[in-house]
Amino acid sequence: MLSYVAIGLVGLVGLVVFWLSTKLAALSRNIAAAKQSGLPYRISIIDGVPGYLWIATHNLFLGPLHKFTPSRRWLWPKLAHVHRSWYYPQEMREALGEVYLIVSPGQIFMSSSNPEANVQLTTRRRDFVKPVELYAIVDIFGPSLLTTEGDDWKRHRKIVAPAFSEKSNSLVWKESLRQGLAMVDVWSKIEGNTSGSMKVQDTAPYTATMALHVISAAGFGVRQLWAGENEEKLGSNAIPGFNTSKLVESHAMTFKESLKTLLHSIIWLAIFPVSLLQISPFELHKKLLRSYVECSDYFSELSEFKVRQLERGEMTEQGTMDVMGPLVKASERSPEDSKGPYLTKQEVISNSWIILFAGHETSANIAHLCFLFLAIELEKQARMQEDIDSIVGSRSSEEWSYDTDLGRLWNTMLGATINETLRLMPPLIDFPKIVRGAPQPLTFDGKTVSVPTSTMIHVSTVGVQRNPRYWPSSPSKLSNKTHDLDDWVPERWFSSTKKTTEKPSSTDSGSEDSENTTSFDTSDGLLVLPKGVFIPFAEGARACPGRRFSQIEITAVLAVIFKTYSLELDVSEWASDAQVEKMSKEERRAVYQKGINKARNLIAASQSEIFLKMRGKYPVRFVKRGEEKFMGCFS
Ligand code: HEM
Repeated sequence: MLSYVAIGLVGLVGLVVFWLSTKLAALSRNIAAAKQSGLPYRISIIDGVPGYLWIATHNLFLGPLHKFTPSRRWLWPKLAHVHRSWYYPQEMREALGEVYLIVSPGQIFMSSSNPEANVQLTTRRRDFVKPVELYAIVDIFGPSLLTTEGDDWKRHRKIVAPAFSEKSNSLVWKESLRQGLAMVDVWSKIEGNTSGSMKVQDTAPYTATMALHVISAAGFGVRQLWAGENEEKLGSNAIPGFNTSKLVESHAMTFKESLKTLLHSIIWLAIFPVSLLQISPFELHKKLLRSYVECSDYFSELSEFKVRQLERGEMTEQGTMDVMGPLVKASERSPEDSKGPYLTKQEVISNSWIILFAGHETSANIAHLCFLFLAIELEKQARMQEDIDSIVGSRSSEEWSYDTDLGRLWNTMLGATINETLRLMPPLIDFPKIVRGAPQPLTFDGKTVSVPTSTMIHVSTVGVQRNPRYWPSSPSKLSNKTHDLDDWVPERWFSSTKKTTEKPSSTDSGSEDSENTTSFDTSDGLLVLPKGVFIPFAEGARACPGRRFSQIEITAVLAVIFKTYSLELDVSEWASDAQVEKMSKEERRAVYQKGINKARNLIAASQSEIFLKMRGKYPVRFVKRGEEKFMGCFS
C-alpha cells in the first residue's frame, strides 16, 4: 500500500517538475526573444492576456489584493487585473517607456502608447494582424466584420461599409433628435417628476435604450418605441416582439429583453458554449440559452421582413440607411456571382448582431459619461448651452439642419465635450494586434526595434490619450500632478498650441483595403492631433466604421436636451430640497462638492468589461433652464 502511495507521489512530483521545466524553457525562449527585440521588458509569471474564466472571476481575487498596501507596488497584479488595467498605463509608461514588452512563459505581450508606433501598428495590416481568436467572446452568432481577417474580412467590409455612407448620416441625426426628446419625455413621467424637474437615478440604462433605438431605426430601418409610447404609430413597420410588446407564438421574450440578457451575460457564453448550456440544469443558463435562441430568431425574422420590404421596393422610398438591406441582398447571391460579394444567411445574422453590439454600448456609455461630466462641471455645461443657443437660436429641433447645424454644433463646446470624454474614458481602452509571421521592425523616436514573432500587442488608447508628451495640458487643478490629462478639461480642444511632435509618417496608409472613415472632427474648429494620438475609434483599415454615426448621435442628443434643460447632480443624500432652498451660495457649493467628489470617485472606479463603464450609479436632476439650484453658485 505504502509503495503505491510512494509511486503516486513520485509520479506527481515528476509531473510537476516536467511542467515547471517546460514553463521555464518557454520563459527563457521568450526572454531571449525579448532581449533581441531591443525593447524594454519585464518578466511576469502570469500571461498578459489571460483566458475568459480569469476575466470572469479575477475581480474576486485581485479586488482585495489591491486593497493590501504592499501589493500596490507589484507589477503582476496590475497586469492581470484586466477590468482595471485602464487605470495603470501611466505607471507602466513611467516605469518602462511608451513601448514595452511583458514576458511570461506562455506569451510575449507588447503595449504601445507611442503615436509613431501606433500608426505602424494600425496601418501595416498584414504585419500586425487582428487576433480574431480574442473576439470569440462576441462571435456568438459566427464570424462577422469585427471578427474576421484577410479576404474574408474584405468580403464582409465591402458589403457592410457602404451602409455607413454620408447619405445615411442625416437619418442618424433625425432619429437621434427624436430619441433625445423621447428619452426626456420618459423621464418626465417617472413618479414624482414633472416636465420641468426630472430626477433620474441612473442615466446609463436610458442612454443604452436610446442608442439601441437609434441603431434599430437608422441601421435596420425598424423604429423602436419607449415604454408607454403608442404602438399604433408603427403601422406596417410593426414586427411583433421585435418592436412591439406583443409577442408572436414562437417567442417567449421581446427582442429588447433577449438582447439585454445576452449583452449582460455575454462572458458566460464564452465560457459555456451553447452545447453545454443546452444540458445545464441552472436557471441562469436556461435564460441565457433562451435569449441566445430568441435573438437569433429575431434577426432571421428581421432579415425575412427586409426581403419582403425589398420585394415591395419600400426601402428606397424610406431612404433608410438600412444596414440590413445590403446584407440581405448579398445573401441572395452565391459565391460565384459576378454581381458582387456574397454573405451566407448566418453571416447576415452575425453582422446584424455585431453592428448592434459594437454600436450600442459604446455610444451609450459616452453619452452617459458626458451627462455626468457636465453635471460635475456646471460652468462648462453653461458654456456649452451658450454655444448651442448661438447656433440654433429659438428654432425648434424639427427645423435643425443636418447640413448646416451639425458641423457648427460640433465645433463648439459640444464637440469638445464629446471628444474630451472619448479621450479620458474611451469605451475600448486598447485594441489588439498580433505578429503572426517573422519578427517585425517598428520605428519610433529615431530607433528601430524588432517585435518578436507571436507577440500579442495592445495599442493602448488610454495610454496615448493621457500622455502629456502629445497633448496640450496645464498643471492639474484636482491633483498634485504636473498635467491635467487625468482630468476632464474640454477647453483643451480649443488649444491653439498643438503641442505635438512632428506628424508620424504612415508607412501603409491609403492601402487598397482601407475605408474612408474621415469625419467632420478633422475640421479646424477643434484641436486636430497627429495620427496615433487620439484613437478612440482605432485607425487604419480596421478603424471603426461607426465613428461618424456615434458622433452625430451624441451631438444631436446632447444638443436637443441641453437646449432646454440643465443637469445637476442630485444631492439629496446630504440635503433635502427644502434645506438647499435656505442655503447661502457657499453652503450650496459645499454640499454640491460632496456630490462632485462622489461622482468623480465612481467614474474613477470604472471597469473595462469589454467596454469601459461605470459600475455604480449616480442620480442626477434635469431642470428647465433658469430653474437650476446650483449652477449660479459656480459662475
Ligand atoms: C463611441 C462610439 C464608438 C467607439 C468608441 C468605437 C470604437 C471602435 C474601435 C476602437 C474599433 C476597433 C476594434 C478593434 O480593432 O478591435 C471599432 C470597430 C468597429 N465598430 Fe465601433 N465604436 C463606436 C461606435 C460604433 C457604432 C455606432 C457602430 C455601428 C453602428 C460601430 C461599429 C463597429 C464595427 C462594425 C467595427 C468593426 C470594424 C472592422 O473590424 O472592420 N461602432 N469601434
